[in-house]
Amino acid sequence: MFKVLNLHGVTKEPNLEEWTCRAESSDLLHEPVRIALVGKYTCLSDSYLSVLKALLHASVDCQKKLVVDWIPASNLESATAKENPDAFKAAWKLLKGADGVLVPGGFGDRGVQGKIIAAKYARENRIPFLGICLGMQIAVIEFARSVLGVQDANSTEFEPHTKSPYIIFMPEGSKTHMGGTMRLGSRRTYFQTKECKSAKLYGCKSFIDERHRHRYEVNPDLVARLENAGLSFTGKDETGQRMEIVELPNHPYFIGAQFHPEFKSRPGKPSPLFLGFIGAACGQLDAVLQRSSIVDNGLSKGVINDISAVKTYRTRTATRTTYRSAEYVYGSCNGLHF
Ligand SMILES: NC(=O)CC[C@H](N)C(=O)O
Repeated sequence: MFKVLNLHGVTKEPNLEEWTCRAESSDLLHEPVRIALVGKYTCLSDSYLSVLKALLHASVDCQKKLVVDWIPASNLESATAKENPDAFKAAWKLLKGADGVLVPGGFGDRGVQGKIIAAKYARENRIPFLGICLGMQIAVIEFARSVLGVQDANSTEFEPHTKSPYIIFMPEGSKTHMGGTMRLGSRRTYFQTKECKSAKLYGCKSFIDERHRHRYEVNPDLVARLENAGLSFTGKDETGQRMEIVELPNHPYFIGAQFHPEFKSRPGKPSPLFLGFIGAACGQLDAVLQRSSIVDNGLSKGVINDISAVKTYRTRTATRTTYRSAEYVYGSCNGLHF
């Protein structure tokens, strides 16, 4: 191919050393980190492929062996306890054994109640939680129901005429013109404070660009109520009307994102929110947070090979050390900006 295109002058041998080291070291990982993935399409693992890969990138970075426990959300619901007690028991056993709970994106109302139960379990038991897109909306509904006491809090996606619309349809374009109402692609998120976990994980940047795929959003008119009760919207769009990141500051790790951080995760460049989640699930969150902010300080001073930016890979034959370059941590594919 290169010959045909006469590209010989610009090609060079690929440098696979970092890749090989990572592959070898990940083959040797044995200490598990167990993640409960509470979703609707759990028998179709390809539906969550990007989420699985993002979990893997972060687990390898934390030197843990990823174990994903698939939990069909509706099996956590009390109706299943009556109809299929074995499935109910199995689902709860997995949830209770998890180091972290992840509720991914999704559409439609099947399994929503089970996802709300999973978010409640993680919030009340201080288990690391990551909610993505629908998962973030679920976390907000759960908080409104349990903490604010608004029993009928809901999304207009599931109950169009709900009296307590905590999640509403917010098209960017016309409300009446059908078609193209999905908010898609790269959008900017501005951090509201640098003192939150998500901002620290992204290297204390003032804004990031991440990918979106949704129609519904947190109702901006109810944000103040949620915030007064302890939920913190730490990332918003440029208008301040669209909530992008939500956190529970007093929880070890409880974060929801309206965007899909998994889409920009890469081997060797894990998504910051996934890295924080896996770090929290295996007791390494402080180290991960420290690494993110120290690397940032080092870079802003022009220092790249600061000791904090060094990663050691254990391989079959030797212990090799690689240096995280600016590209490693700040490659634009991770949504990060100087
Ligand atoms: N990708 C998603 O999770 C979408 C969430 C929700 N169904 C919405 O459209 O807003």
